[in-house]
Amino acid sequence: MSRRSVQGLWRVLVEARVTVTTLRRHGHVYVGDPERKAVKCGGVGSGVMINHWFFRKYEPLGATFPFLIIVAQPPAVLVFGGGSLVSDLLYTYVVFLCSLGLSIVVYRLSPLHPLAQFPGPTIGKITQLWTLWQTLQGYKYLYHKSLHDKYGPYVRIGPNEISVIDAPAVQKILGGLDKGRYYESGRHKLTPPAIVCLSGEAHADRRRVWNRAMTTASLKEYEPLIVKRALELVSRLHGHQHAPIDFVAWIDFFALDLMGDLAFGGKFEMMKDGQDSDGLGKRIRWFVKNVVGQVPWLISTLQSIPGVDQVVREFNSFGQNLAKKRIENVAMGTKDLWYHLADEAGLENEKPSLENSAADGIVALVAASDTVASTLCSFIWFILSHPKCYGRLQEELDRIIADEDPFAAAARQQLPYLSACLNETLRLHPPLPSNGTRQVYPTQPAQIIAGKSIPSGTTISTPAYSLHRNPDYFFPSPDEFLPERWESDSQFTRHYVSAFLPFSSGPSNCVGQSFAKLEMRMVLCILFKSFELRFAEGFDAKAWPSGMQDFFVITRGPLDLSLPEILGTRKGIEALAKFLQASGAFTKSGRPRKKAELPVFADEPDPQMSDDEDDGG
Ligand code: HEM
Repeated sequence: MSRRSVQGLWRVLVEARVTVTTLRRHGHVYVGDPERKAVKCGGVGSGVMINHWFFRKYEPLGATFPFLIIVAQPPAVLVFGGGSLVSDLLYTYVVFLCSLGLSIVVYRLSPLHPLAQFPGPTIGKITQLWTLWQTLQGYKYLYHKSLHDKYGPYVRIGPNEISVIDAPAVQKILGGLDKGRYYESGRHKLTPPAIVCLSGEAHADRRRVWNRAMTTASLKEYEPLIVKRALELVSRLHGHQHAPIDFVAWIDFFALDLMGDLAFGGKFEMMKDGQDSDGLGKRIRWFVKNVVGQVPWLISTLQSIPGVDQVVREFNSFGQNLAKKRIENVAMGTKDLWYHLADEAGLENEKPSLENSAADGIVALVAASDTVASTLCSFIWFILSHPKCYGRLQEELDRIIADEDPFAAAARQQLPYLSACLNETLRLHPPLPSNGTRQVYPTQPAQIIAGKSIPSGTTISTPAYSLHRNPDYFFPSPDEFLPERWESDSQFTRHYVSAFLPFSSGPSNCVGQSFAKLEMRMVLCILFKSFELRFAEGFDAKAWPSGMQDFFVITRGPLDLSLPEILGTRKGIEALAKFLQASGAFTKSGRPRKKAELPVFADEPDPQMSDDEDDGG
């Protein structure tokens, strides 16, 4: 509400008070002390009851109107009840707010609350601000795991929010309910919504476009870009061979460079620069953090404060500028991700606007960079922490990818142990450990899910981190890295694949999962075929996971590695560098992109013929 409206409201109250006082003076209204008290008590009491009725159960859609209503009531009571405006105002506020707060707390803890059947911590039942606090700390995923360990598969984590890790119920929730209000929060009301903010039919329309971008044929078109960037990564790491490197930083550069190529025609050159010069990674992380999403009713109010929404606006116009450059610089019909998001093939009845496609391009940057980077870093950490697994993985890669192009092999060959290690990594370190929420709308009837009634107005979390470590589904040793549990002849007592949901499930699951798996396999194959990886000397590997923080997507601390050995032949690496020079991989943005082609290692000599003499013994 604007300043003028607040001033208007205040004037009405003052005028009303003057009128009541004048009438009293002329004997039209007689309000003696007892009556005055009665009017005030009655006003406060009925105000509390009315407000209680309104606020006890559901969160409001926005905070501004309820806030003003609450703020305006005590002065209104004083106007009609009499009393000194200044001396009584504070007192009336205290009585009014405390009574209202108390009545709501009592109701939320009482058996009358629709979620009373679900156990949970008292503070969580009382206020959503507790979840906000946990989110700000970055360890919400660990807190929720501890709650599930204590209370079981259904926990009430907020006044109107439950967390569920009962696999059949989770499948139904993700398969049948719409996205929770959390997702609305990343969007500014003046900008077009990206796919993540949409539900229902609008979501299905957008999802159709994304699905086209992720077919097997589309992924094949993206392979040359993955190859180009993965080779660049290897070449840059090769350049840093004599000093420890922060693998997290380099993988972040790789993932963002690649998504820049795919979504906006190659706009970032972080690997080339060896740094995130524009601070894009930081901005993305800030954007994704979105802790306000925990209290969605605050969002519209916050967005109406000038300057607060600046980051969201800036990010949107940043996306639109990238989109314009992509259109100017890249030939129409180049089948990258933008080609599909902008529906350049003209398959939709209504072509998406540039703003819409740009919003989805930004989502691609956000959704595809930290998730993939986080998984790759965790993979390397797990493998280096388990030397036996490293041995088995290297043996599989050397056996299956003996003379072949490692990228083609990664894309097409069965690599069962690599897949098992990747699954085990995603099980123990899912990049979205708390996952997005779902909701039963206040206007919907209660939903019966796995025999439990989930009342209207409930938000539901299905945290992958807790689900994946639930001993009912993964046993024995649910907290240990044991890739063997994914092998076909596994002897593990419990192994329920339906409880493995790193990419979520249902109509809003991860649309990019096939691409993510392809990209990760290709990068891992070339890394393990090129280097012997080790933790850098002095690096505290055991402490590394404790630096993982849950800001929707996991963030990680540095992962210092050294690359003591190049496993490929020296001539092979030189050939690779030559290929990179020629391929245009190091061109800075702005230059026309060359037609991407799968590289061939044709000029790599047979290692047995020439390697020894070249290495100089
Ligand atoms: C290891 C990598 C990845 C993981 C673990 C992951 C995980 C997820 C999860 C859990 C969701 C759903 C959240 C929910 O249910 O509320 C999701 C949604 C999404 N992901 Fe991914 N993701 C990954 C990589 C990617 C990549 C590479 C892309 C794009 C190229 C992508 C694009 C998307 C999009 C667009 C959505 C929203 C889908 C919708 O609303 O319909 N993701 N992702």
